[in-house]
Amino acid sequence: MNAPPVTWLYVPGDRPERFGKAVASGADVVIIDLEDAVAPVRKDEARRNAVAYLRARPESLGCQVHVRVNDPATARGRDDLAAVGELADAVRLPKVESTAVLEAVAGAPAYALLESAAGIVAAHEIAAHPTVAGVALGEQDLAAELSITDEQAMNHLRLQVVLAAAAAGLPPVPMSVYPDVKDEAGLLASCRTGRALGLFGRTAIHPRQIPVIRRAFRPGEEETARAAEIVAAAEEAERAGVGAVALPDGRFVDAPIVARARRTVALAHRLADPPHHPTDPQHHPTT
Ligand SMILES: CC(C)(COP(=O)(O)OP(=O)(O)OC[C@H]1O[C@@H](n2cnc3c(N)ncnc32)[C@H](O)[C@@H]1OP(=O)(O)O)[C@@H](O)C(=O)NCCC(=O)NCCSC(=O)C[C@H](O)C(=O)O
Ligand SMILES: [Mg+2]
Repeated sequence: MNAPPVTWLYVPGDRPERFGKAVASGADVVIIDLEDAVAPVRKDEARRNAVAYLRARPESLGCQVHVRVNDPATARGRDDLAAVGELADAVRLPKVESTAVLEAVAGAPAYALLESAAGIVAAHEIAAHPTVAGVALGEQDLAAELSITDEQAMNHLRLQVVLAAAAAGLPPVPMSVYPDVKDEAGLLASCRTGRALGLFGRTAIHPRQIPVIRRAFRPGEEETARAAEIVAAAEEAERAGVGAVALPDGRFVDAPIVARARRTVALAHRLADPPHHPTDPQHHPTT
């Protein structure tokens, strides 16, 4: 399996001069938004921008490009899907509340956004649908609908989606956006909370959030050293043909702990370097 993305960056579909900047941010996935970031009067133009960008993008862009379409239960959403479904690396479906809306989705892999009480309640069913390649929360919509003002309350909803994704064999769930683009400390703390809940990676709305998210999800030095120790002990035991693994301090570790340690070491290596900044021919810094 390919390593799951750590950083996802939204860019409004009606700001095509920002698409190249989004790619150059080093995000693993750039999401061109046709939904809530775009005013109704600019939605046709945003769709045209997305199509033009996707048609002209080079093969070696260095990141995936997804498109968040409008609600696929509406004519606009269906037209979005028809326009970008075959061009984007994946589509994101907003406000999914049941599997009914998924039946009509074909083409690119689909990520379902669970952003309402109904969506959270149906999370297991939605995550298990064959069309769905991943699920994520839309915490701004959820907080508005449920009048949630407290992160601990949101954590209950986050855990339900983490469970639904894992039970359906989907990739780990990335965190929803952190709306205050200037609050780096708050973003970092919130990412660490999410990481402890089993969420992995985060969706950003501004390029400056990308390095903060990478830092938050990078295993710490002590954690990495401990994981490397477990991996080394497991490899030593394998060479010696011994099943049980004991660490130098006498603690035994079993297969899931070794597997997790391997993931930690791989992630520490992956996030050690600064993000890749591809040169996008459609990026015109002066525009
Ligand atoms: C949040 C913003 C509106 C802020 O815009 P602005 O004030 O213009 O930003 P800056 O002046 O700080 O910009 C500095 C430079 O960075 C570039 N920039 C900014 N944002 C982006 C971006 N998203 N992608 C690419 N490049 C970006 C600017 O062009 C400046 O560049 P330069 O001129 O060269 O210095 C804005 O950041 C923004 O629009 N963000 C995305 C908003 C969005 O897409 N929202 C939808 C997703 S949110 C969501 O999904 C919620 C969910 O549904 C839920 O319910 O939870
Ligand atoms: Mg939303």
